[in-house]
Amino acid sequence: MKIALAQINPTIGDLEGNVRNIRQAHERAKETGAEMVVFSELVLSGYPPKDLLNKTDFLIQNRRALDALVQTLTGPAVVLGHVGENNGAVGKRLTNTATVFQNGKTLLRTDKLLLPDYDVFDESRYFSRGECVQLLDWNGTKVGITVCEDMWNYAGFYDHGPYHRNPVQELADAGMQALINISASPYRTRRWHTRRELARHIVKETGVPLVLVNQVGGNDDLVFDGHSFALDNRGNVLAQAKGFEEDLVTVDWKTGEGTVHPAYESEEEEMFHALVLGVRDYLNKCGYAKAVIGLSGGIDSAVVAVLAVHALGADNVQGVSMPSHYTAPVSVTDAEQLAANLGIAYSVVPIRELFDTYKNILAPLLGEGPEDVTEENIQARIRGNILMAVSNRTGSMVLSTGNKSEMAVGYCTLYGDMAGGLAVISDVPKMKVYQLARWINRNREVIPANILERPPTAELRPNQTDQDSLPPYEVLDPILEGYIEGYLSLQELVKKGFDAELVREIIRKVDNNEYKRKQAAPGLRVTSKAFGSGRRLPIAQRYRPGE
Ligand SMILES: Nc1ncnc2c1ncn2[C@@H]1O[C@H](COP(=O)(O)OP(=O)(O)OC[C@H]2O[C@@H]([n+]3cccc(C(=O)O)c3)[C@H](O)[C@@H]2O)[C@@H](O)[C@H]1O
Ligand SMILES: Nc1ncnc2c1ncn2[C@@H]1O[C@H](COP(=O)(O)OP(=O)(O)OP(=O)(O)O)[C@@H](O)[C@H]1O
Ligand SMILES: NC(=O)CC[C@H](N)C(=O)O
Repeated sequence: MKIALAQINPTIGDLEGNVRNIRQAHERAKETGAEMVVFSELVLSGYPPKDLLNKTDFLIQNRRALDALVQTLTGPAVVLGHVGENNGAVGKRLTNTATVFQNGKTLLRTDKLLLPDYDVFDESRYFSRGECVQLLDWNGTKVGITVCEDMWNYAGFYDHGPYHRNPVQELADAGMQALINISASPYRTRRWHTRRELARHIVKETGVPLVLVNQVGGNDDLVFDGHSFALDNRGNVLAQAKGFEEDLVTVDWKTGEGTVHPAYESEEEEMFHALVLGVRDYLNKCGYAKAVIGLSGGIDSAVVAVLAVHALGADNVQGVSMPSHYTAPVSVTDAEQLAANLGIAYSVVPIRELFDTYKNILAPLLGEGPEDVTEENIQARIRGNILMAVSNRTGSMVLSTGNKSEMAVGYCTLYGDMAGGLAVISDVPKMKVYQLARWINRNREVIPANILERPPTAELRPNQTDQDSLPPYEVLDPILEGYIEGYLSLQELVKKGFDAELVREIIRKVDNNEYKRKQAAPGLRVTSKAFGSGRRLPIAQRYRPGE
């Protein structure tokens, strides 16, 4: 049978737009001669709809949209992910459901059994669990229909478990001959590979072919990478949809024919496309077409500018250099060169006078004494203010540029360089920012070489470098990764060879700066543990690691 894998980009809550998109994909699938079209998890509402699910009107619209699709789509059968309602029968009213329908008839409805609640997921806040697995009888072939996490508890291959149930095994025991999984599985580095390896393991163990359709697109902090695929019953890839864009590919399980797009080769390339999609969808889905960025002549703002240009087009990105007394002339010329290389609008707005005025006006309030972090932050806040003025007047969104290493230790100014609508690289550690920059420059020097070579500096006081306050990023980043992504303790980090005093100091900084991150713009998740919805720590707390 010929199946179309419809990898579309829904917008959360845009039921009308999503229905239109589903119709168009169904039409295209029909033209390919597909007998069945598979869409991703909760494609009708977009994933994750969060507390929209608490709104009665949203649920009514959702029900109407589903009914309209079931009644009007003709031709190939449809496997569709949507919010289901269980008429108040058990527990919560709602379910995370896959419905199979064709020409006005519902052929099967199955509810997700395993509801993820870890990291960025919150599903049992809204949904009740499905009770049993279900097989679709498709012209004599028994097809198991599962929703995302339902397949992530197979033979110890889980993300977070083990759970009380193993839906894929239960389907296999019931005589499954093929497996379909509809997913909303967010991106993190190499995630598409893990997903495919898990699926490969399943088909090899069960001996049945598999189709997995994943959502694509950015929704707030999450980027869904797509990379939908089909495997034969030996684990060979028969179809592979593109990463980070909408796609429709077909597979014929009988003949083995299918479309295979290659995946990206390097982690940098993959992360680049994830961030570009995240920026584009965050802005566009929020109704913005344009972005404005403070260009310091440093690496972070340079990489963010490149990402913005790829996401929105050079005409829609504006760079502003805002030199102060401490800004080296080369910072301004590097920023100008970057803007020229990217073909973006560029202005210079010196902040020296403003800074002096601030200091004069504040003198009676702040008193005598040497300049300290107060003056450093005033400069960052003047810049934030200027960028927000541009945003208000031109309708562009300010992109903030802090990387994960800085956000971790609080090396950033509240309402200053943290101002902005989207923190584009706040889940990218500084060393990875360099790797991204080198990848960007692989064929052509887009980011001036000088920006890559200069030691990182905030230029908020004379001759300042990041390393006055922080250990070298080569040392800092692995400690942060161990602490944040690996949840390693002080002792475990010391056992890995890091200096105990240094680790203690870094842990203290990370823990003490939770308040800053809670006030930061949402950031795009690209690692296994980002700051934001998947990492929830109290702010006013006194827990400290034991010795
Ligand atoms: N628990 C809590 N809950 C809520 N608010 C809390 C708080 N604890 C302190 N605060 C507030 O936060 C303030 C301190 O934070 P903040 O004003 O941001 O300032 P702060 O963290 O003291 O200083 C910022 C540091 O970041 C460096 N920086 C700035 C800008 C860019 C870069 C770069 O390289 O990219 C580096 C800068 O050189 C300076 O060393 C306190 O004065 C207080 O008002
Ligand atoms: N002179 C400046 N002109 C314009 N924007 C600036 C300037 N200095 C700082 N910024 C803005 O504030 C952000 C923080 O910059 P800062 O130079 O303090 O540290 P950084 O984290 O090393 O960033 P970068 O690598 O971009 O310099 C910059 O990315 C930029 O958006
Ligand atoms: N939507 C889901 O069930 C996602 C959970 C899944 N383990 C993933 O991240 O791929």
